[in-house]
Amino acid sequence: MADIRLEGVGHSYDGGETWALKPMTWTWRSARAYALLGPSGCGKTTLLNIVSGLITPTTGRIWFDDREVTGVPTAGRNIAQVFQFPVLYEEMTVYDNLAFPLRNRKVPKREIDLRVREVSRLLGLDQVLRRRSRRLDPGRQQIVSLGRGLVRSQVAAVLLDEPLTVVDPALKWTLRSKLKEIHRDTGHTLIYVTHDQTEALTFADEVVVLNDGAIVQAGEPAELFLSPAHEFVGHFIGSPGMNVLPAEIVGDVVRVGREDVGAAPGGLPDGPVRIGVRPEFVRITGTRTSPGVAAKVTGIDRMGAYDLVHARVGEHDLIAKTEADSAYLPDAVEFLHFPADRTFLFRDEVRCGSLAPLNGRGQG
Ligand SMILES: Nc1ncnc2c1ncn2[C@@H]1O[C@H](COP(=O)(O)OP(=O)(O)OP(=O)(O)O)[C@@H](O)[C@H]1O
Repeated sequence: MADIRLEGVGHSYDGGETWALKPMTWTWRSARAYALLGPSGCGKTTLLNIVSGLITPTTGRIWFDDREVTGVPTAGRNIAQVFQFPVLYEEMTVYDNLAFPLRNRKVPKREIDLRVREVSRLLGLDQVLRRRSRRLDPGRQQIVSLGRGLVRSQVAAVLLDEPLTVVDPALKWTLRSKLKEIHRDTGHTLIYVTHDQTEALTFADEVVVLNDGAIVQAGEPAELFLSPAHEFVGHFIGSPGMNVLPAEIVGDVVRVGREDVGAAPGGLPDGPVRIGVRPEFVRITGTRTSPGVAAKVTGIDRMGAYDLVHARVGEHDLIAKTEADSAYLPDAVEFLHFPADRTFLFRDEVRCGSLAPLNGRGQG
């Protein structure tokens, strides 16, 4: 295990015209479980392949602890990698497939047997250990691939690129918790690539959000949800994502249209900002009980456990998540209030502050 440090690492596939990965400095800390989360094409696989050595970055240097590995090929990096689809020796048994990475490194036979049986037990493969891999369905084959990635205890990191894509949805939950268990057990550094927020949030100690070739925020799942540092994180994490509403700082207040919705934090110059507030924290009332804006209800999704109330403020649509079977009706005019501690201000998509309470006028 090692800290994996990227120093100004960036990659362009077209000689510098565009950057699939913009130059970044970032450290993957030893023994942590990371999810690398982002939409299709944002550069996740490129970043992972740079760590594994499949791609040499156009610029920057890579260090495993104090050893520079920038020019070192995959074989010299002591990395285990699991891809989206099974990579197995189909004629070998499941046992031999799991044992292969260890035999290859001349691990003693007894230790191989212990490790193979441990991983097999955790991944539920005991019943098929003697079966040839090609006789398994693709989902089960992928679990064997996962086992091959996890079987070595001494690796710098285990890299997993959307490893559960071909696995049955019901099994995914089980496998994610197994992965957590294996991680606790081995203390591997795991980097798990996914575009699925549920997968990322349930698996990782730390989620690294990548957008358009750049890391926009990294943190624990709750931190990304409660305190998005970038509008993209607000949209991409949460379901539905964060509401965004154009507003303006005028002196010491934040205004939406003509309404004061809160106080401006100190130090921000006057001018346009965007308010970001999650549907979970927007409060709706029939009368104005604290600083807020009038909104017209445009629709209600009754989701069973909760309602999603859609409302329009001027030209902008917002969603509030309320209790189930709420009494809101389409076309009614309600008031939306934005709690000061859960409402953020953004400029150029980056968070620049939080809404502050308007003294004496209540808030949220
Ligand atoms: N071999 C390649 N040659 C040229 N461009 C590439 C190559 N591989 C990736 N790209 C481009 O680089 C950008 C990042 O791709 P990458 O595969 O790293 O993203 P990703 O986040 O892993 O996407 P996905 O989730 O769809 O796999 C994309 O615009 C992609 O089209």
